[in-house]
Amino acid sequence: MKKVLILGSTGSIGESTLNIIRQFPEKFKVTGLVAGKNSRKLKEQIDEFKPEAVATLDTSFKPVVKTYYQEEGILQLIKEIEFDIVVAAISGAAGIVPTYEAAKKAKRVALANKESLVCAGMFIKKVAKEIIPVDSEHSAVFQALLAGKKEEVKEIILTASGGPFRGKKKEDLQNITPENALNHPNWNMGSKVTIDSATLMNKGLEVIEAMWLFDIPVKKIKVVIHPQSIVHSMVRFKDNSFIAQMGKPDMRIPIAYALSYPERLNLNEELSMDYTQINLTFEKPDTETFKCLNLAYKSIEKGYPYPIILNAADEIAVDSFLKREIPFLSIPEIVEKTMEILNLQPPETIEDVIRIDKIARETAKKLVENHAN
Ligand SMILES: NC(=O)C1=CN([C@@H]2O[C@H](COP(=O)(O)OP(=O)(O)OC[C@H]3O[C@@H](n4cnc5c(N)ncnc54)[C@H](OP(=O)(O)O)[C@@H]3O)[C@@H](O)[C@H]2O)C=CC1
Ligand SMILES: CC(=O)[C@@H](O)[C@H](O)COP(=O)(O)O
Ligand SMILES: [Mn+2]
Repeated sequence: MKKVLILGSTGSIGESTLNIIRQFPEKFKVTGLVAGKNSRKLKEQIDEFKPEAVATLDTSFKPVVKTYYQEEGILQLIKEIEFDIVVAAISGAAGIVPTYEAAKKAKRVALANKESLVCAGMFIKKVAKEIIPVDSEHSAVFQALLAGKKEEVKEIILTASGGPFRGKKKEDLQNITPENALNHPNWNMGSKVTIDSATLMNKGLEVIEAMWLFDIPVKKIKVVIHPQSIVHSMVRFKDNSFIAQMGKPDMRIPIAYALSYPERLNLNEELSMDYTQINLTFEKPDTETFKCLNLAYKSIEKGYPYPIILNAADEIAVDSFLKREIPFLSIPEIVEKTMEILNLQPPETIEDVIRIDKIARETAKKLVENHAN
């Protein structure tokens, strides 16, 4: 029986994780849940999964089990409860420190929060005993890599759906609303990652995430648009064999694998696909229209702390777009300008990461304000 702590239990990944755990009560026991502000959902989860303790950002939440409050409470809970696996699924940079602290204690980090590696890969990799990716592309690469040796890898090819605006040009994107951009063609996800899919920033962050997870230079990490999201990514080995992983676009499959690896769980047939009905297509990304992908490559070229700055500026820009303060096409502009303005030293500690993230947010916010006025 594995004890599981879920950071971000009330989100899309959190709920899919609980869906898997619900099916395998003999294998997994939830010992801790961490939520943001969705207290109604947290209460339902406590009633069903009966964790030892929970943490929440909602200070008005009435405790029904041991309850910790706010950011310090999340870290306190991580220190005090027992767990073997942490599912790191808080969205955004808010997940970095909880993931880092939980990684020190866990036997396994099932990692969804890509920002943790993008911003603090050098620190998290030092403390984590084992990181198994949850992100669908990285789960695919992880599985494909089992088919060869690391020295035999020629390239990693991450697939991207292309988002809701695939095939559109800049002139078509002038009046995009948050509702348009939140309409992902294949996946049901939280709003931040969904907007990032529409700008291709999600794939940019995933390139950096892959660099840390698989210890491979970014120049060997490529991106291809695959609108069906059936091939979740592939690895090309030196004999030019491409090993890919396929599956229905449903996060329960990579989540189950991250929880149970090296075993596979017996999941319902509903998660299979009728492969006679599938056509797989691949095309080049349009990096002229969708500038965020190259900004992510550029951040790695410039070196740390630029990936931290990229991520922080993107969080501010996406949030501002969702609040209708800036247009869709200003997201890459804000990110690019923030990267141009700031000249900071690489982080030496996790505290430095948080400090750099904060400075980049302040800079990006000023750019948004100037933009709005
Ligand atoms: N959804 C997906 O299919 C995929 C997601 N990912 C990654 O996984 C992570 C989570 O994504 P997703 O589940 O879609 O996001 P959601 O927005 O659906 O959920 C985010 C979760 O984090 C909680 N949360 C947000 N801010 C804080 C905070 N400051 N402190 C504590 N908890 C907080 C939310 O709580 P509440 O709702 O209670 O406020 C919620 O439980 C992201 O990093 C994303 O990039 C990666 C691959 C696929
Ligand atoms: C499900 C998952 O892993 C997401 O990160 C997904 O990749 C988003 O889709 P895009 O390919 O459109 O970015
Ligand atoms: Mn992904």
